[in-house]
Amino acid sequence: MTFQVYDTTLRDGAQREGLSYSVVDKLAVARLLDEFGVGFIEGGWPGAVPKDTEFFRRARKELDLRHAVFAAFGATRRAGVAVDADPQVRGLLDAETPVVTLVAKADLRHVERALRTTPAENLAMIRDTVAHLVRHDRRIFVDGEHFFDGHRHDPAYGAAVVETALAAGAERFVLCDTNGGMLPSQVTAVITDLTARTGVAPELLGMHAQNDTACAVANTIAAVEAGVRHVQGTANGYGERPGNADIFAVVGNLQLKLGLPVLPAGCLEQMVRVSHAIAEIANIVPDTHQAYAGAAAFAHKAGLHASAIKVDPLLYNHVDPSVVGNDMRILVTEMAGRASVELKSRELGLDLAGHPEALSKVTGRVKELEADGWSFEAADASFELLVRSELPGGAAPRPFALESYRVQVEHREDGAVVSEATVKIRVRGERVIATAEGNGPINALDEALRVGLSRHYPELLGFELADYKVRILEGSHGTGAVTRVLVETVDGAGNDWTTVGVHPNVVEASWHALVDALTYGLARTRV
Ligand SMILES: CC(=O)SCCNC(=O)CCNC(=O)[C@H](O)C(C)(C)COP(=O)(O)OP(=O)(O)OC[C@H]1O[C@@H](n2cnc3c(N)ncnc32)[C@H](O)[C@@H]1OP(=O)(O)O
Ligand SMILES: CC(=O)C(=O)O
Repeated sequence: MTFQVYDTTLRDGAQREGLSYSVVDKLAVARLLDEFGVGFIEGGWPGAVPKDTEFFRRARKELDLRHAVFAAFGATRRAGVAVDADPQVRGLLDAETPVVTLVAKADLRHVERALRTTPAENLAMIRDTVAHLVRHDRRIFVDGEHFFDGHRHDPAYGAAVVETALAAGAERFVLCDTNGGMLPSQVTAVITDLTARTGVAPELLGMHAQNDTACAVANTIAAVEAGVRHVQGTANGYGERPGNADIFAVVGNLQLKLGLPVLPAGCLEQMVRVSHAIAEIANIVPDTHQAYAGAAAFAHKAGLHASAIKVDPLLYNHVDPSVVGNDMRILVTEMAGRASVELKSRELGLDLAGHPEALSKVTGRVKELEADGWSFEAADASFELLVRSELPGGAAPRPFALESYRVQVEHREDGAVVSEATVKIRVRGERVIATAEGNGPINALDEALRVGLSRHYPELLGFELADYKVRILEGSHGTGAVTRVLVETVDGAGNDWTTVGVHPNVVEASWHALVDALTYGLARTRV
């Protein structure tokens, strides 16, 4: 039986606090999910949420999906209402999707206390709604809400719900851990009991796991190991409360660990791109540490890791990162050894393999500087300048020599605050004095330095300070607090680079980072 990957980013994912997609956002997310190769995209609840109604109307006309089909989500008919008279069910048909997913109560306590109806009427609601939609040529999935909690309370009733839905024509019955409280062993036990009790083939079942015990992905995998062949999840695990099973981790595990080819060929490597693009649309900063898709998912800081990775990257990676579109990165910090420095330098295009002395010196220098508060992890450009300074003939030429700089901040009578900086430098044998104003002391210093250098280095005019981060590092062991500054610079050609400076004085720390930024930028434009 075909394995089904069912995405609910646009319905359950949108139930995440703080997230609100526009219709245009939803269309863009649907395109991305299709590129990732999921089989089903649940677009929302038409009739209940106006935006979702509009989404299905536009998606029909505007989207030409290559892999997925759309599913409209909604509830079974209301208690005591004829199915063809229920406007909510009418709304599901009006969405004109090939698939409809119905949420149905599978826990007797919910039937009695939330629906306030009888066990028999709930079964009739499921039977009538499934049969009605099947008569209208829809493929039906039934999401059995609170199935696992209900099974503990009254397993026979949950089993009757499953049998009723399948007998009425549902294609799959999806077991939902709605409160997200299950553990993998409990999921396995419930599925084993359900299939033994009913004789229902596990291939007819699906799994929908919320992440309240941080086990949603594990619970989904456990369900597949118990025979289930339909999995639900959301991009990056977005969803109500702590979220849903992250579809990227679920699919990564199914394909790469269980050997189930659940996506079309060529789709798995779209994972990182699709994950980050959806985060961008959702306006949520991507989780750096997300399994498989995070920027740090294959980043190695420990020196011992790097020394083994030098022999074979798979000694410290659970899979080849490129299979999900990710990259391995080596981080150089106080935890680096010579192997880390060698691999990181290689990443930057510098070969230290034949220079053991330089390698030891850079490694030692990184450790000393990091102990003083420097951090090279996010400042590749400063690290590269450090490596070059130790390579024979490799030091990046310093574009100027400093005589002095001065910065002043003036609070005027009218309330205006103006910063002004003057730099005195020597550039190619010429003494230059330049002054500039800025909206703050660092901005003024940056401007003054550029003014002073621009005649000799006109390419500087294309550089821009894109980001400036300051962190005060608490003093320890009797030393004072120091300031760490990270500066991100961009040029007109789409390149960006980050440099670092550290000093007890924030202006001096910034100066170091600015000088590295200009030195690095000029060196690369002149290569
Ligand atoms: C587990 C999940 O995440 S399921 C997805 C949940 N998603 C949403 O709720 C988002 C969209 N929801 C909505 O826009 C609204 O809640 C609507 C339009 C569906 C319903 O709104 P209202 O008619 O105002 O009802 P309200 O939300 O207060 O209560 C839900 C009603 O549905 C009934 N209901 C709940 N589950 C089901 C079900 N599976 N089948 C049939 N009826 C159901 C409830 O008993 C309640 O009925 P009542 O109005 O007779 O008390
Ligand atoms: C259907 C669903 O979203 C749930 O039971 O969690």
